[in-house]
Amino acid sequence: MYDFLFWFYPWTKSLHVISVIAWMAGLFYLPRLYVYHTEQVEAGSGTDEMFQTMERRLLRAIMNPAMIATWVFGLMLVFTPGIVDWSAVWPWTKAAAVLVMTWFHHWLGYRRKDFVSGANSRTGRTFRMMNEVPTLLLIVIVVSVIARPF
Ligand code: HEM
Repeated sequence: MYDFLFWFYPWTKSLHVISVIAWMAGLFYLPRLYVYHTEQVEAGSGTDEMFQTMERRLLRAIMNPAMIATWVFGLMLVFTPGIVDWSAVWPWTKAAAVLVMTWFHHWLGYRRKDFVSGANSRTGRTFRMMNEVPTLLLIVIVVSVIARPF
């Protein structure tokens, strides 16, 4: 098993980064859709239905599979011999940021259900502010894993 992971390492890392890019695209775009959905769309209108379709497809067809693939390939990297030194700080800062990113993904999923049931109580301003969360986490993760200053 470890031999396979070692041999497959460059491919695992490539697939990890590809999945990360797809996941991040959704994490940036979905809160933007929520801003417009909240501020510009009347509940129960045809446009409301169209936004709900776009949000459902983005979450189910792109973001959920991309998050799962990121985790699967990320954990394969963790189990590849010699890749993660747990006595360093970077794996811990990265893990903390990744857990918050996963929480944020689920938070967006619950907010989608609010729109479906016509019970959204968040303002466009809240979604604008939450839109910054993935950017900040992305910076922490990439600096942790590449520059490794700590
Ligand atoms: C979901 C759980 C995740 C796990 C378990 C995980 C784990 C890992 C591990 C162990 C590496 C290998 C580091 C190396 O080869 O030295 C890695 C590489 C990388 N990860 Fe993740 N990761 C996860 C999520 C993410 C996320 C959310 C992002 C970006 C937002 C990300 C961005 C990267 C990048 C850019 C690399 C390549 C770094 C390089 O060039 O060496 N990862 N990941």
